[in-house]
Amino acid sequence: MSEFEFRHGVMHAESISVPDLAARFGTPCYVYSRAAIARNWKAFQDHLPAPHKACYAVKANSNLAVLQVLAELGAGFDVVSGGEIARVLKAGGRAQDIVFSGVGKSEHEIRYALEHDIGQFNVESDAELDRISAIAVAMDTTARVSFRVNPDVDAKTHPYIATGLEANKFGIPMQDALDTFKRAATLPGLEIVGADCHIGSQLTETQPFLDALDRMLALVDALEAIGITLKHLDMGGGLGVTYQSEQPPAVGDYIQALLARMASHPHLALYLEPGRAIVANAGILVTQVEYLKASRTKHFVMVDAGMNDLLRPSLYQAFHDIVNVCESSAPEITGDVVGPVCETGDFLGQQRTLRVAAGDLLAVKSAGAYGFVMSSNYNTRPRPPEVMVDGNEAYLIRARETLEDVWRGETLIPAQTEK
Ligand SMILES: Cc1ncc(COP(=O)(O)O)c(C=O)c1O
Ligand SMILES: N[C@@H](CCCC[NH3+])C(=O)O
Repeated sequence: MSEFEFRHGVMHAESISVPDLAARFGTPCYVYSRAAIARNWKAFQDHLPAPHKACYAVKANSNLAVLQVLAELGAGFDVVSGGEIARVLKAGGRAQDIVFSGVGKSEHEIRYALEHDIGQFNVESDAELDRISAIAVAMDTTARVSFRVNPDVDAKTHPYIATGLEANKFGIPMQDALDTFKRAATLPGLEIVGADCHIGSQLTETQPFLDALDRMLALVDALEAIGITLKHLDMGGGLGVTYQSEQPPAVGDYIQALLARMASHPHLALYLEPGRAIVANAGILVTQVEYLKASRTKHFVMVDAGMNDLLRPSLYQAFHDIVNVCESSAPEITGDVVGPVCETGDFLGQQRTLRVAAGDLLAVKSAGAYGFVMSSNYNTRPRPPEVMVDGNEAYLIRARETLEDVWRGETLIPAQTEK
């Protein structure tokens, strides 16, 4: 089922036609479906009854209204900065339901997290552990900690988004994990509550998750043998979605496979940190065709969205399906869909076959995850608005930036002539 469907030859977002949204909010524009976010979330929630828990990975899409929708559904949150903690709290999420991941937590961020008594820190190094312990003692409080262990498992995904190999910067090497836990048990200001890992993003097979889980369960057993009992095991995020022809496992099958493996450890709760699986297919980027252009060897469809708006195609050669939002009788062409940014790598799609004319509206699909959050002002392009559709209502949940927004904080220096 999709909330972005063609009816009478026109693409709709839930009950509203995409051309109507473009007329109201302009292009380029991100459009999200509340129903799709909720449905994707419930798929996780339904298979993770308490004490198991899903924590939405805020980095995938951190718009306040998106977080609000999830907070209202009782979500937990996985954050990677003090800024993301602040967003979750502002959107109505509960501090106790926050897990704080990330390799470079600053003193300021740790203090802020402790002031709000967040659920737990996912600690990524011995040095970070010492820092958290010292700050907790100074604040006369206790930090609940889990250790992110690097299980050295090949996630079989794009190298830029694989995180669970020894060569990656993330987590504590598996062979050092026992010593780190032992040391943590001797430090003041800490309560050890769990262990975690995250092996990569956009995984389309269950097996790497199971391989990682087996290694983590072996660690849990080794810890129990020395008297350290964990309450939960956080297996991170990473479940992939269909952008083109990928066939990731269904959410229920993936979770059941993990829980079946954990049946031997009934006291252990499973935590997951899905990001992409919640929001990717719940969003599109709407863009208008400015010009058609052809060289002797190639067609170009020049649109008003660029790599500054959606970086994934340029950065990872990621595929996003692109469709004309209205059925068109224009001649079919095969060419690259490119943006206005002065970079050869500024494309949204390559060698796409479309019926398209100047002025048409296109939808770049599956753009709800790692879309707006990775946008920038490169080429002094104001970032696009974000819109949430809910049935037949559409809410502007982030206004299009103005030029004043783009250069806020910049100042001129005294003119040469005034010196
Ligand atoms: C620690 C951690 N948790 C969760 C996620 C979310 O991953 P995904 O969006 O692939 O579910 C990430 C990003 O890869 C991450 O680094
Ligand atoms: N930004 C990446 C995912 C990174 C996940 C962060 N650990 C993407 O668009 O696919």
